[in-house]
Amino acid sequence: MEDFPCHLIRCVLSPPNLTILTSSCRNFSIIAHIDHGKSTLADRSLTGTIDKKGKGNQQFLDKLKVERDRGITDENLTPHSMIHTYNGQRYLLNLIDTPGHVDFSWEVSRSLAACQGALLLVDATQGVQAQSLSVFHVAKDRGLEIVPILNKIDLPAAQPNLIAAQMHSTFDITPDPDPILRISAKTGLGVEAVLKAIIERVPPPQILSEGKGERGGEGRFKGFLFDSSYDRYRGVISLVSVQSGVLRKGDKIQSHHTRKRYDVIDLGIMSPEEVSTESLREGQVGYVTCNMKESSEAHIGDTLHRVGELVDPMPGFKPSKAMVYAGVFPVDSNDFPKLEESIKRLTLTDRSVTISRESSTALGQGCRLGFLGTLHMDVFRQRLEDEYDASIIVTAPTVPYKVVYKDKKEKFVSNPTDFPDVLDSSGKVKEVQEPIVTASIIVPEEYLGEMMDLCFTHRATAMDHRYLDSSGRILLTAVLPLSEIVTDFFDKLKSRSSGFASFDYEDAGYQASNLVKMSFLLNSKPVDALALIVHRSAEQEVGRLWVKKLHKVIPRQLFEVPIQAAVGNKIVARETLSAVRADVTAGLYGGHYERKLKHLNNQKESKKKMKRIGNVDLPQEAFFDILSTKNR
Ligand SMILES: Nc1nc2c(ncn2[C@@H]2O[C@H](COP(=O)(O)OP(=O)(O)OP(=O)(O)O)[C@@H](O)[C@H]2O)c(=O)[nH]1
Repeated sequence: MEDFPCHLIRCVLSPPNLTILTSSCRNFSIIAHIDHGKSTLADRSLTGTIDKKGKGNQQFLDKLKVERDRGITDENLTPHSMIHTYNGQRYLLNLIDTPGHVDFSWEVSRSLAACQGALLLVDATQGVQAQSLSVFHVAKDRGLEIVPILNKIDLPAAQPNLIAAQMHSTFDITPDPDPILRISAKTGLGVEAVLKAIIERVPPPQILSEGKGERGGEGRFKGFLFDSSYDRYRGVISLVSVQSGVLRKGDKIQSHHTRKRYDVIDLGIMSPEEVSTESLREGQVGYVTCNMKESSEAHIGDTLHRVGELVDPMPGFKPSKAMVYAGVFPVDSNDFPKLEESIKRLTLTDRSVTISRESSTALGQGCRLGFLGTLHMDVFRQRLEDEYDASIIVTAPTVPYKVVYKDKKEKFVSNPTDFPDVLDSSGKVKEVQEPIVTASIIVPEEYLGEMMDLCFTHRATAMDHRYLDSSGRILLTAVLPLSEIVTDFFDKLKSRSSGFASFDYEDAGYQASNLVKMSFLLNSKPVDALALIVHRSAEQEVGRLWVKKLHKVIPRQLFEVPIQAAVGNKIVARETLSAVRADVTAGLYGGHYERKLKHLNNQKESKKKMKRIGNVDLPQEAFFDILSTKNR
C-alpha cells in the first residue's frame, strides 16, 4: 500500500497520525481569463476564507500594466496543498497554478503535465474569452479531466444561462446532465461543490511503477521537474511532481537531461507557504532544494532520479523555444555592463528568456534576447525598464525564419543581417519558411468586418468564424504569420474593436513564404542595423514607409543624400535629403556677377566630390527614433 505520513501538513491543517493513500491525491489547476476569479477561488477553496486585505486584490494591484492590458495572469507557478475531508475520507488536494496566456504555452503545458484535472473558470458577466479557449485546448489535448465552472453568479449583471449555453457550444460540453458548476467564489456559494467535483471527477495520479529501488518495496524515485524559482540564499528551488517512489532529505539525485548530481538539502509541500517534510512520495507535488546554483541547471520538463537508479524519462521534454527576438542596447554605450547585469538578474527568475551578446556598428554593444512570444517580450521589457533606470533601445522584434537549403540542411535566422541576400542568385537556397500561428479572436458581431479586414491586411489565410451564442459573440479563427502579429497587431485589434476583442494564438509550425531581405542605403552605402525581412507583397509599402521615416530623422548634410530601400539590386523606394546650402557668396560685396558664379560653381563641384566619398553618420538619436519599437 502506498501510504505516506504527512507530518507537517498534519500540524498545519489536520489532526495527528494522518496517512493518505496515493489514490486520495488530486492534482489540478485552475484555468481562467484574467479577473475571472482564479485567485479568489483558490483562496476560498484552499483556505476556506478570503484574506481581508484580499490576496486577490493584492495580486491585482501588483500586476504590471502590460500584463493587465494583455490579459495574462501571474506567471509564477506555485502549487498549494490542502487536506479536505469528504465522505469520512481525507484527500490531499494539490492546486498547481497555470499562466493564463498561451504565450507561455510551454509553461502552461508543463504545469498541466503535473495535473490530472483542470477547473475551467468563466466569469458569468463576461463570458468565454480567447485566452480561456486556448488554454482549454492545451488542457484537453493533455487528456485532463475538465471541470467547467461559472463564477460570479452573485453579480446582478450575471447571465448564467446565456454564458452556460456559450460554454456548452465553445467547449463542446454535453448539457444533459449539465456538468457546469455555478458558484460565487467571493461569497462562497457553491464552492463546496467544487471540492466535491475535484474529488469525484478528477482521477488520482497514475503511479508508474518503475523497478524497485535500493530501499526495497518502494518504486524507484522519479520526479518531474515542472517549475523552479531562485532564492539568493538557498539557490534554485525546484517544483517537482513525484511520479513514483519516495524522495528524502539527504538523498543523492541526478538530472536525466544534464546528468549532473545533487544532494537533497530540503523538501516539502506548499501549504500555501513552504512546509518542510521528511519525504515526498508518489502522487505528491512539492519543492526540493539541493545544491543547484544556477537556474539554468533546472530544465523544465526534466526528469530527476536517484543516483544509480535509472528510470525512463518523462516523455516530451524539450527545452523552451524562443519565438520572438529583439536586440536591447543602452542609449549610452558606456552603460552596457550595467544593462547586461540587469538583464542577467531578471533572467534568474525568468529562465525562458534566451540571451546572447550582439554588437552593431550603429548601436554598439548590446544583447539579443529571445522570448516565448510578444507578450512575454513586452512584460520583460517593462520589468527591465523598471529595474534598469536608464533608457534602452529595443529593436523591432523579429521571428526565427527557417532557411531550407537544396541539400536539405536547415538554418534558423532571427537576425536580418544573416538572412540570405537574393535567394535566386545563390542557387543553394531551396526556400525560406516563416513561423505561423492559429489565431483566435472573440468579438461582438458588429466588429466582425473590422476584424476580418485587420486579419486580411496581415496576410491571414484559412479564416473562419462561428457564433458562440445567441447574444452575437463571434469566434474568428485564422492562420497568420507570426511576424505579422509581433509589432502592433494587438493594439490595432483593441482600437478597431473599441477594446471588445480578446485575442490569443497558438503555434502552428512553419510555412514556405516569399520573403526578402530589405536593405537601406544612405548615399548608396548600406546600413546593416536597418536591414529588415519583409514579405515580397509588402516590399513597396514597407520600403516607402521606412525611407520616409529616415528622411525625417537624418540631419541634412553639406551634400545631397539619397535614401534608398533596396531588395537585392532593385531599389524599391527613394527619398532625397537636400543639401544644406552654405551661402558662399555672402562675403562678396560688389564686383562682377561672374565672380559670384565662379564661387557657386566651385561649391557645386566640391559638393559632388563630397557626395562621392562622403559618409553619412547617423546620430544615435536617429537610430533611437527609427529602431525603437515605440515609434513603429
Ligand atoms: N462579485 C463577485 N466578485 C468576484 C467573484 N470572484 C472574484 N471576484 C472579484 O473579481 C476580481 C478578480 O478576481 P481575482 O480572483 O483576482 O481574479 P483572477 O482571475 O485571479 O485575476 P488575476 O489574479 O488578476 O489573474 C476581484 O475583485 C474579486 O474580488 C465572485 O464570485 N463574485
